[in-house]
Amino acid sequence: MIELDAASVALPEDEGGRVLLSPTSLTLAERRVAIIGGNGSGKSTLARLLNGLVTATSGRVVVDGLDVARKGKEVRRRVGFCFTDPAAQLVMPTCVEDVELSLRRTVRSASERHARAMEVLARFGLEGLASQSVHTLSGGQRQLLALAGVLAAEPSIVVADEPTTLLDLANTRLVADALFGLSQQLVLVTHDLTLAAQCDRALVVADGAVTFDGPAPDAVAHYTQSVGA
Ligand SMILES: Nc1ncnc2c1ncn2[C@@H]1O[C@H](COP(=O)(O)OP(=O)(O)OP(=O)(O)O)[C@@H](O)[C@H]1O
Repeated sequence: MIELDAASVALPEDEGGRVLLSPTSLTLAERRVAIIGGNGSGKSTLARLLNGLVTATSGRVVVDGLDVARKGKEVRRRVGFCFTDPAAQLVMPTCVEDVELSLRRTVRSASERHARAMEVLARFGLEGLASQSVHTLSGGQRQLLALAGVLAAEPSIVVADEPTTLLDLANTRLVADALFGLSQQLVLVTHDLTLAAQCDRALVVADGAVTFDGPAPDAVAHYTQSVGA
């Protein structure tokens, strides 16, 4: 459960003070929530607020009852964040080592870490690639591996910021199926309106504000009309 209470984001005064997200209040309890809108509208800013990658300038963000500003560490443990470019999170030489890295805080024993990492890789059909270099993976495999790393830490919420933007159709389907198959709550920032329409709820962001909030097909229609498409 995610709650925003008049949460806003603005640049510091010495950087111009521009408002990136106007005060926003909402409660997200649906299993799959999409965030859609034009380039530079504020979608990532809103998504990054949810795990403290961006700090609210005013108001509050509360995740599973935890105030993000005060309990950042605990919140980040609960909210897994998947970046558009998996290169931002894949840092180890091989696939299995990368997933093991995500487990380093929670699982002490190296052999148990390895076993758990292999289990997570198997969930995504990546077990055959365990000892392969992350640099030799396809874009879709890399995105799946990044997601596997996020899920290894057993978050209760997954925030994915344009996870299919760099992918072709087949890999988009692969990653979308993995995301939509999650048991956790999913917050999906996307330009893929077909994916967005499959969510339980969608927010449209424009000029740093949520301009529509409702059933995903209605949000997609609202956004499409607003850009005159
Ligand atoms: N740290 C920052 N410093 C200055 N400007 C920023 C910062 N972070 C975001 N912005 C600006 O805030 C606006 C919203 O950015 P944001 O990344 O949230 O947009 P977005 O909707 O996710 O865009 P896109 O679809 O292009 O990824 C943009 O104009 C961006 O340049």
